Amino acid sequence: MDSLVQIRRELHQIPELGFQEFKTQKYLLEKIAQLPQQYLEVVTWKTGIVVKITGSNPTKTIGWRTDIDGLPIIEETDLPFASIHEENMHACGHDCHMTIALALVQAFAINQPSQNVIVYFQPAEEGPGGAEPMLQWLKSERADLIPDEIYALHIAPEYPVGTVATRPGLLFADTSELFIDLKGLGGHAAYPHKTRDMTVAAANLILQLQTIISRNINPLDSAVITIGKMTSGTVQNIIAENARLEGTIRTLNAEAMNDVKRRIEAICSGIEASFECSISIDYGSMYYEVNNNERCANALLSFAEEFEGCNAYLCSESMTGEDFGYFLKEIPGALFWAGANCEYGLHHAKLTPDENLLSINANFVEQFIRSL
Ligand SMILES: CC(=O)N[C@@H](CCC[C@H](N)C(=O)O)C(=O)O
Repeated sequence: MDSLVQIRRELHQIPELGFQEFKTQKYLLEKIAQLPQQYLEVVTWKTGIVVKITGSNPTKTIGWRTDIDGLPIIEETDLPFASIHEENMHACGHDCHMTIALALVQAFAINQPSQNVIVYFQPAEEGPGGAEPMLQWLKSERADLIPDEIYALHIAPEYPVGTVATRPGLLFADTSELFIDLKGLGGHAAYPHKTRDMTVAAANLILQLQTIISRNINPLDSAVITIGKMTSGTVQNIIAENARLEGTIRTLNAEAMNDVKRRIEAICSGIEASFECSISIDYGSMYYEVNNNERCANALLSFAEEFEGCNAYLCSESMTGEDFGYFLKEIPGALFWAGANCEYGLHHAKLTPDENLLSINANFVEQFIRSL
């Protein structure tokens, strides 16, 4: 196969949104087809791929999962290998994740592992969520492809390359998407009294939603409500009949999630009354928290402590979401943050992970899996 840097750059150029990863799947299948096939079984599911590598003397099956989708972000890196899909970008590092997963398939295809290894190329992590339906499919059609333990990584721009940061127990938040549609009465910009202006209603709603975090959630607990997108109206001199807010809710437990949703609904009812409009709420897709198995997370940390070029770091939990949580709900395992040493954070149009992370993490994960 080509060098990891080249693979990452080629994948970086073709980011696709969840369940539309057709070119990505084709690219990955072509790379896998170039490898020795003796120990491999390759299965596709929607735009995802599952590769089983049969071990030489297996007592268990180890899973490794990568996500494969990109984000609807217009890239601003000016890199020569920037996205050729103008509307999309690998701004969450899934190009790096896939490259490392391919490197693992290559390493195990050439040098057979003793345990069985299954590598999952999972679609739609950013949305609407591929892990849960992929697991449902595995359970109903291919239970033999469910591992005994499973691991994954996510790049972390804020840590130096070589950092392996994780923790036993809760690592990432419960998430719920949030879509709110407001309907009022449009009309002439000069006659506001004859209309129900949804731009003003939506602006008020956004401000009130933030009071849920500051006034309703216990200050010793954590929650986030982010409205990432707001649309309203049609043109500058027409009062907006419709507005739409698109966002996400993050909490560290299901009870707080229910509390936040209850308050969102109450505040929306208040906005309906005060702005004489109607509001509908859609919670979109929800992700179960990422809860690391204690033994598996500690095994990763201990292995990293001894591994040349890696630094183990016991990190705190964060409000990020990850549908890998659905795998961990059913199968013992752990996810770690892999340092990517980058000025810009995840979901930023200028994200440029340090490519040295590719070989270090591919090597670390390969040796870690061989040690199990
Ligand atoms: C690692 C990461 O950035 N994951 C996403 C997951 C998004 C889930 C869903 N679409 C939502 O927005 O709630 C994240 O934004 O944390």
